[in-house]
Amino acid sequence: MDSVSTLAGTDTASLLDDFSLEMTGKDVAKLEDARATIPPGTRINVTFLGNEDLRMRREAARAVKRLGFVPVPHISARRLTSQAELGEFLAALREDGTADNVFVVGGDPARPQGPYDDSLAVIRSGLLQKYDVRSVGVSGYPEGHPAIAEQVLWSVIEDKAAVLRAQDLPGSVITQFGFDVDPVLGWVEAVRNRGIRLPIRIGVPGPAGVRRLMSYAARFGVGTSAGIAKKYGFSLTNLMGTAGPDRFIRALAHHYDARRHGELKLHFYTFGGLGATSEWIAEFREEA
Ligand SMILES: NC(=O)C1=CN([C@@H]2O[C@H](COP(=O)(O)OP(=O)(O)OC[C@H]3O[C@@H](n4cnc5c(N)ncnc54)[C@H](O)[C@@H]3O)[C@@H](O)[C@H]2O)C=CC1
Ligand SMILES: Nc1nc(=O)c2c([nH]1)NC[C@@H]1CN(c3ccc(C(=O)N[C@@H](CCC(=O)O)C(=O)O)cc3)CN21
Repeated sequence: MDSVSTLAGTDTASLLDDFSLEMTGKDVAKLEDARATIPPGTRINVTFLGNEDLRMRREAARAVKRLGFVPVPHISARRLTSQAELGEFLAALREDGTADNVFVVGGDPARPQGPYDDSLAVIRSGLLQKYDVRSVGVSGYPEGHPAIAEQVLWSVIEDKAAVLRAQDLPGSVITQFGFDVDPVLGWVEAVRNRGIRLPIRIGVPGPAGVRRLMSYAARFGVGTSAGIAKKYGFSLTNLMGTAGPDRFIRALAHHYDARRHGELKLHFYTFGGLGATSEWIAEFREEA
């Protein structure tokens, strides 16, 4: 199927406008160092890792705000041990002025550690509004998810769009990172064909060593093959190499058709390389 229309395509620079970044609770010093290379007002997501605690996540969101960016703290439904823990986290965020925008994910534990089975349970709890959350991000999986059936993924994304709309909460989607634009654009079209109009941020990895990229890809069920690697710009036989998403982003811009794909922006997963990613983006945008 050739999905490329002659009218499609945008310039790479516009696709990069208002990109977002991701950091962990351990990355505060890196954010301070990278501050000058990141445009003021950039949205910076703070991941909810199992090896960090409320205090670290809270401090990271505060730092994002203090440095002039827009914090997007993550809430991981299955990692929450009680309703009180969710309330406590949201109360802390509200007190710090960092609760406006959150991203709600399921969480990797195979069994929920508390009352929330999935992100919809958190969204439906009513606690987000209670603590003045004003917009909610949810996840999307262009290549599927290793532990969740395709059919379930489609029904939950439809439910999320419907519930957020019913709650009058603006929503958006951030996709799992990937190395191949074809499934991404096919998936975006399928989302739009289901009548879901939420803005979508396409997840891309920042520049990183091939070994690290491969290990995260394996962990999260992201497809890699010799052919995909070649197209993206690295080789599976050279684990010492590094790779950035330049070709991926150019291909995405080339095929992007706002009429068919709706609103698309980029989200960079930094995987420990916040500084390297910010510098890479600044240079790439200058060249674009
Ligand atoms: N896309 C991303 O950037 C990130 C994704 N994740 C992980 O992706 C997974 C799904 O999260 P969401 O898309 O928000 O799903 P969700 O919370 O909307 O759940 C969708 C369905 O999958 C089931 N489910 C959720 N997590 C599961 C798991 N770990 N194992 C088995 N079944 C599960 C739920 O019970 C529900 O039926 C989670 O494992 C989450 O931690 C985590 C962090 C970031
Ligand atoms: N299914 C799924 N689960 C996830 O948890 C997940 C995804 N998908 N997709 C990508 C995001 C981003 N994720 C991550 C995971 C780890 C770090 C991280 O910085 N980890 C290390 C340090 C970096 C390193 O040395 O590689 C850490 O401090 O734990 C960042 C983002 C987790 N995410």
